[in-house]
Amino acid sequence: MDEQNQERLAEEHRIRNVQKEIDKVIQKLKTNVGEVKDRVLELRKNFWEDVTVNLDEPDDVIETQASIKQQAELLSERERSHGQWSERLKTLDKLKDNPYFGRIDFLEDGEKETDQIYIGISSLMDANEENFLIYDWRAPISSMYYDYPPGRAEYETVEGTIEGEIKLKRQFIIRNGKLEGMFNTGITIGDHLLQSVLGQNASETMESIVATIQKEQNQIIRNENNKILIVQGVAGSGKTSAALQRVAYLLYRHRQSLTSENILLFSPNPLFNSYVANVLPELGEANMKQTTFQEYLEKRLRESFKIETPFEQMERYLTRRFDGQYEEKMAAIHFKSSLTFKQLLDNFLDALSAEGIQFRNITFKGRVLVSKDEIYHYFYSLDSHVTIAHRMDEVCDWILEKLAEVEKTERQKDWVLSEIELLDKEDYAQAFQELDQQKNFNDETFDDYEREEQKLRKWVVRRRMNPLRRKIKRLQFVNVRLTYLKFYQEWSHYDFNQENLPREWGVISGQSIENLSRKFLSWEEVTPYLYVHDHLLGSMKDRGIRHVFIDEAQDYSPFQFAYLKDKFPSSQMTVLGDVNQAIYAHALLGDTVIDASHEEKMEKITLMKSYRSTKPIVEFTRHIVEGGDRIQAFNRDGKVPLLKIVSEEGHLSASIKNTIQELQSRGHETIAVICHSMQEAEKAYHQLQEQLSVSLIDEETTTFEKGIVIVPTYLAKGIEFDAVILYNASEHVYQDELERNLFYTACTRAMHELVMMSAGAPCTFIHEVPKDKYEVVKD
Ligand SMILES: Nc1ncnc2c1ncn2[C@@H]1O[C@H](COP(=O)(O)OP(=O)(O)OP(=O)(O)O)[C@@H](O)[C@H]1O
Repeated sequence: MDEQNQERLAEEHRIRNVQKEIDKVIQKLKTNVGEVKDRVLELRKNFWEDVTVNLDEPDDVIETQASIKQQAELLSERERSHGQWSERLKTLDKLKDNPYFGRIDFLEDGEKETDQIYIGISSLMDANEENFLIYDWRAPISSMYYDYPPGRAEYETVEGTIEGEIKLKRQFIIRNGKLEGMFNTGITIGDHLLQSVLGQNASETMESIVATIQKEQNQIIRNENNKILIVQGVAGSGKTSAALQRVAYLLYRHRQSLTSENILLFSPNPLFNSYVANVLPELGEANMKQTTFQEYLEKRLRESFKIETPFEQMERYLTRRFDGQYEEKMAAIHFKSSLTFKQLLDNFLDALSAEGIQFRNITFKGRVLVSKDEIYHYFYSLDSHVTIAHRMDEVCDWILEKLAEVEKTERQKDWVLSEIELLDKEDYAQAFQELDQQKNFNDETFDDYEREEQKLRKWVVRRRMNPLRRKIKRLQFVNVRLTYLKFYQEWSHYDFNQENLPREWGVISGQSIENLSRKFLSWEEVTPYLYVHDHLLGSMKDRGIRHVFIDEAQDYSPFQFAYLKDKFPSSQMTVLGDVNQAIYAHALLGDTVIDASHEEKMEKITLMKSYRSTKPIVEFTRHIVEGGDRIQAFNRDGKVPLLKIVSEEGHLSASIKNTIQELQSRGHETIAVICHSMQEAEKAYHQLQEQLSVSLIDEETTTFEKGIVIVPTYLAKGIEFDAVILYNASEHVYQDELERNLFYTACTRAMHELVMMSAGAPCTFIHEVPKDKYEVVKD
């Protein structure tokens, strides 16, 4: 038997041994889980039996409370153990199927023996708890697997740097517990394995890349020291994948202090949310919190405003529906996204500190209790060095005091008696119960009747005033909308504010006034409005979130990013994006977050290698964007992109149908017909649905399945398909520079094949690509 075969047998033998060990641990855990489960059920059933309930005396009440608390803590501790062990069982099941994917043999300097380090999704120790049979991929020592080829290597530990030599680096493919392949690898982690992973069909959900993380991606995953980490990565370079692995890494490294509840991911659209939902559970971790920026903002304003969504804005831009005011609208979007505008609002807020905030009257039963003028004067009588938000709190207390006075006089009014007479049985019962608790009611006293009436009066007035009190506590006496309107109506028109305003300010402010007056917020207005809102009322900072991840960050304006930094002051940020995929209107003229520079502790990592698409696709797409010559392709072969030209639009659908059938015959399962806008997508859907089974992805779509989907580019962001058909890449559809990015984003969704349809002459972006990088057919 040759050496290679012997090695293989030895590895197979080890796998079987490790599986036996896993079985033992599973057995032990199952017994524990069973016992704890029984105990939990028992505790729940007998909860009250084990609690001493005695409410006779105040001391007894306290004792009872303590007893309940103790019992509840015991129960929740058992439930927690049960939960953790069940999770561990799931991970062990996965380990049994695929115990590890890599091995390094490491000889530490000064040591005599080489250690064999086997790396998998989770650690496992032998029965004596002495040696690691498997190291978690996130353990410090495992980092060498991703960072070094055989030869000198080092890794960081809390005690310092450990140096030594990697004698061997090996990769395994183990499926269903069987060793299917093993290779000793050199510089990068198995081109071989990566080839096979990337060559597979697209799946409906993203998968973990733990076995094939590349060195430059590992830098992102394990980056710990910076407040802000910015990743500029070309399409398909693994930004999202690295971000999710990073979440898993952080959860592991800081497991004593960090949970998935402390991590928040901003995703580009609802579909993306579900697309990435499997990665962390696959790695045995709970999913972080996820939201879209739109959802995050909308939540706070939904009740007061109708809000334009970013997709609506995008759609209006793409279909040129800006009511004949294209230039002005673009200027408005651009300006309101900028830090210059934020500075203007800061100046405006400074001015508001001295005068100008708008208030609302406090009314009760149609009568003004505290007028807006009174509030105004009280507010501006307070120390102007105190922040606006703090002064608002003082005003709130002052109004509540006034309300307490009013409440007393109100009790004697006739309406109260009428209302008492109308109280139903439940109200009475509730009132008496509350009165009783206050111990102000006594069977022996002869003036009970009078007392009863007084108490009921008090109760009725309080009940009627409670909603008002709640509104006051929520600072609703501040009229944020009217205050904000003042910015457009007056403040920005004063001479000294004119300097930084765009030429089109007259139209822009007019439009803003109209929108605000009808309680409508355009997308570019939402963040500035909330910014002012928060500064007037006190921003509710989210200190529970310790890591914020922003994917597709090029779509955030500098103002939006500044807003997020302000909201999450205790948080580190991982900001991932690609300037070439910036498709929102504000990016056309200005910087995106990705290329903006920041003063804070920040690191920027650039990824230039694209893993998603075949080499011929990358060699085509990189010619579309500026600086594309630096984009590297992973060496995976495939067909060159195809440009199919039909003579007129009416012929598109028949040609697309044939193309889809050809693609399917070549084994592609997930095929996307990517459209310029939703309007075009609806048209395409209408044409194709009669001939094929297709589904349309819109703003509301949260999941997709294998098959043919029709989707506008902006909803396909971050997602990939076996094959992509561009619905119409004609010069009439893709024209300006932002559409260049749209076009690039659409083409780079393709993993294995790209077909561009064009009704008539194709867009200039295709002409810019050398002719040998694609094939042309006339249909
Ligand atoms: N190290 C890796 N091992 C295996 N697959 C990888 C690796 N890096 C990236 N990929 C694969 O490449 C594809 C693209 O990755 P991902 O979506 O994370 O890229 P991205 O940079 O976020 O792309 P985009 O900006 O275009 O949306 C995915 O299928 C991912 O699984």
